[in-house]
Amino acid sequence: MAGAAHADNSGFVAVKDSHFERNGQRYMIAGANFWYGGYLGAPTGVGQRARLVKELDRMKALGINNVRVLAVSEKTAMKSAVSPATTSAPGQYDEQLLQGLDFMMAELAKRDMTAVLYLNNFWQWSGGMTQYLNWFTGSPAHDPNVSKDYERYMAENATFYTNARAQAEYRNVIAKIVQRTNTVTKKPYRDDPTILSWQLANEPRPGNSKATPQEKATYVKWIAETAHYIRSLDGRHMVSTGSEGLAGSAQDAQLYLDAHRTPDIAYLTYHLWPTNWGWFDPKKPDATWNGMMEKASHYLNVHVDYAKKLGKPIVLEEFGLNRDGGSFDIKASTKVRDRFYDAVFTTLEKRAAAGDPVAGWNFWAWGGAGRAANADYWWKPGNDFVGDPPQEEQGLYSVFDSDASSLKLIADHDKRLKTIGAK
Ligand SMILES: O=C1NC[C@H](CO)[C@@H](O)[C@@H]1O
Repeated sequence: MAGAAHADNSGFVAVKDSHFERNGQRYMIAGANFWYGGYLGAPTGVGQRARLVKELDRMKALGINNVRVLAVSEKTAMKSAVSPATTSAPGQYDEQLLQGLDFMMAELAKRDMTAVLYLNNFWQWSGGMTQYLNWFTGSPAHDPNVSKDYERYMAENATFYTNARAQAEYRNVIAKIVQRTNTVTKKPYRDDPTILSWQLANEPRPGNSKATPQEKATYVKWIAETAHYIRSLDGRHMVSTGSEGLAGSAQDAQLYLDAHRTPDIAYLTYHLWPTNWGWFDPKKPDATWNGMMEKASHYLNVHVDYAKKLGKPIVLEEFGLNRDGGSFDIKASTKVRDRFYDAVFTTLEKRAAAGDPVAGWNFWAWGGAGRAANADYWWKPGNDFVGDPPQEEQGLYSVFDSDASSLKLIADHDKRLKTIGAK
């Protein structure tokens, strides 16, 4: 069975009775999104190894035991995307950046932390599927920050799943990463329990909000076949989708369930974005809080119910809210965000305490010592990396090392979650 439990002392995380288990103990994720962790680990160029070590020490001290990291990026002309990229062109890979991933994995292992590594991106901020389509169809890489047409962007991106040449290159990249030997530890990735799961992509969607039955069927097939391919290369690690849940499934519960039914997908993932989804207005917090929390509470709970239905664990692997007033300024307070985080953590703790298949959370996202460099808060090559990728203002959702109230909340709930998991 994919994701089946390992020998007690392997250190691998696996599924047992709809929960995670590691070395014979229940394993709960109290994690952070740290998309740029591999970039900081690079030996040259964008690498900032001293910062990476400091960030991991800070996270470890808070009890954070898992990071969710971008493992693969694609070189693109889009302004909203990070540069450089691990794939500079089909078949050409940046060994310096891949050594950055190696270094990060080695540092995580030293701290007994695990990583979820995503191998593609539905969004443009790392090149992603739109860049593959540019390479193999000649269509211009589509930056929705420029076109403002997300519906067209998502429908176009979904053609990635049926483009044979794009899929071939994507699988080449998957094979390259999954079969890689860490240049720092000399350990094959396949044998490294520091990896919690391989993840198909960040937020893969079946198409846009009007995804057709054919697009939905294609999406389910792509997930099953790609997960099976990864498991054929590496039968020891779990595989996950990177799905946002209903918001990334055209609000179609049957589709979300079907996408996670295959035995090669070990657990369910979901994300929670009240401002992005129009549930919350950071400039009108009092007027929009109650409605938002009603929707968020339902979203949090209904996905745990879906996981129960499939008998698999579920991880809330992204959630976030703006700084007060929607400010990007690191000096802005985070009272509303702290209230939201507290409500999210508490909801998941309640379900976990009831024995439901809650396997943990990753907040979005660790900004740590990074700082926005420009008055307009947009990222430019050479600037610090923060929790917000280049397609968003640098400070939008990041949790910085100076956000003391947020960090304390994370540490407190980290302990509570693990106490529940230890029972
Ligand atoms: O995966 C993601 N989900 C939401 C984040 C914040 O908007 C975004 O930065 C990222 O693309």
